[in-house]
Amino acid sequence: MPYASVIPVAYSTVTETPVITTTGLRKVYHSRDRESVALDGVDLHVREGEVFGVVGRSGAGKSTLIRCVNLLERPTSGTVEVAGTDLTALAGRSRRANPALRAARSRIGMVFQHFNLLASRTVQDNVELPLEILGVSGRERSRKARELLDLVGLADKAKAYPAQLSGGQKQRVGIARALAGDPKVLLSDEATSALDPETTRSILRLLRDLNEQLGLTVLLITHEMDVVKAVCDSAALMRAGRIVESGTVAELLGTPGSELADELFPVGGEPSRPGRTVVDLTFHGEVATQPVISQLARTYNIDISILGAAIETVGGRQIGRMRVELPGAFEENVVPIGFLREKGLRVDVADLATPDAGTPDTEPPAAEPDVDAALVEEAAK
Ligand SMILES: Nc1ncnc2c1ncn2[C@@H]1O[C@H](COP(=O)(O)OP(=O)(O)OP(=O)(O)O)[C@@H](O)[C@H]1O
Repeated sequence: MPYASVIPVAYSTVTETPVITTTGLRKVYHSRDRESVALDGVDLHVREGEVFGVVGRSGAGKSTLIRCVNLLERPTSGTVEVAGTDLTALAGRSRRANPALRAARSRIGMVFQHFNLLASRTVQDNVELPLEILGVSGRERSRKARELLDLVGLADKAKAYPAQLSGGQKQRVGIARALAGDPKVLLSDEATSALDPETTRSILRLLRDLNEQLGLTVLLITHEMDVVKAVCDSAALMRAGRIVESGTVAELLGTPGSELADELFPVGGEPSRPGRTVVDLTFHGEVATQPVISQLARTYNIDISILGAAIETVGGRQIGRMRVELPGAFEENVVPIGFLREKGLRVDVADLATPDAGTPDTEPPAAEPDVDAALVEEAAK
């Protein structure tokens, strides 16, 4: 079951204030005989109060990016600003973190895929660790750690050791520890990748609750689209060290040709026979409640077949995708497609291989004709 369908959505207030900004971020790793460009000019903008997901294939640069945001990795060039502080300027040239950088970092929590708990310390002592490093007194550390364990639902495990906990419980301890410095920002590096689906759901729900209750901005990296669907307000797609798409989920869904939108809401269905036009429709907001397809059928007196459809809830709003088949070739459907676009739907003409259509596999697909130009021509007739 996808995570999105069971996580109640009540979203926190996202403001336009930038909380994480990277500009021209580059990271080049040098090994003996070769160099590897992990980040190749990343401009990332995360707004206050949002949950922002970065997705991409293995090796795309996601981990490097998130580790550069708190300067666990020093970028080769470019800047990182978090909550109004330029961390790259604070870092200077030294490889060791100076007190100013350490203080700024304490306001950035980090959660790891494999929890990174100290096996020899109790749960409470693990949560206290960052406070010890900050020089907080024993009594205050203990009070704060118990408060945080309560917040993540583990008050009764304070005296347990990590080995006595389940994976989900370990991650809750990791999250409590990440919150010890009262961060404004939480970075999550594949926090749910080592967990089963049910535990993943409970950890995602916890992250969402913390985002709402504490106004925490969350930057997470994941390879699972269901995670983005379940908790993210915005997302970016990385490829070969670059961000190739970025925006709010609603913006992405409204962007023709968006790869992220297609991966978030895949909709399938094969054409019934060659010589027909297959289009993918995305509708959200008010248009989702209007009978656009029946209006189209009546207005142009055409039969429309629905090949596939999916409705999901994102950010508390209904988003629908539908694959429909129109009779005739694309050129005959320019006006109906324009009608759908005028109604506020995102329309992507599906580029499907139709084996019987006589198109050799090697031939590049025909480009979609310029619909707007065709409509102008139609109007001028
Ligand atoms: N310490 C390192 N030394 C050399 N190359 C590195 C180092 N860390 C990462 N790289 C390289 O940088 C590129 C980006 O790696 P990164 O781990 O950031 O990708 P990723 O998207 O997080 O992948 P995954 O999902 O597999 O963790 C890869 O080509 C990787 O081999």
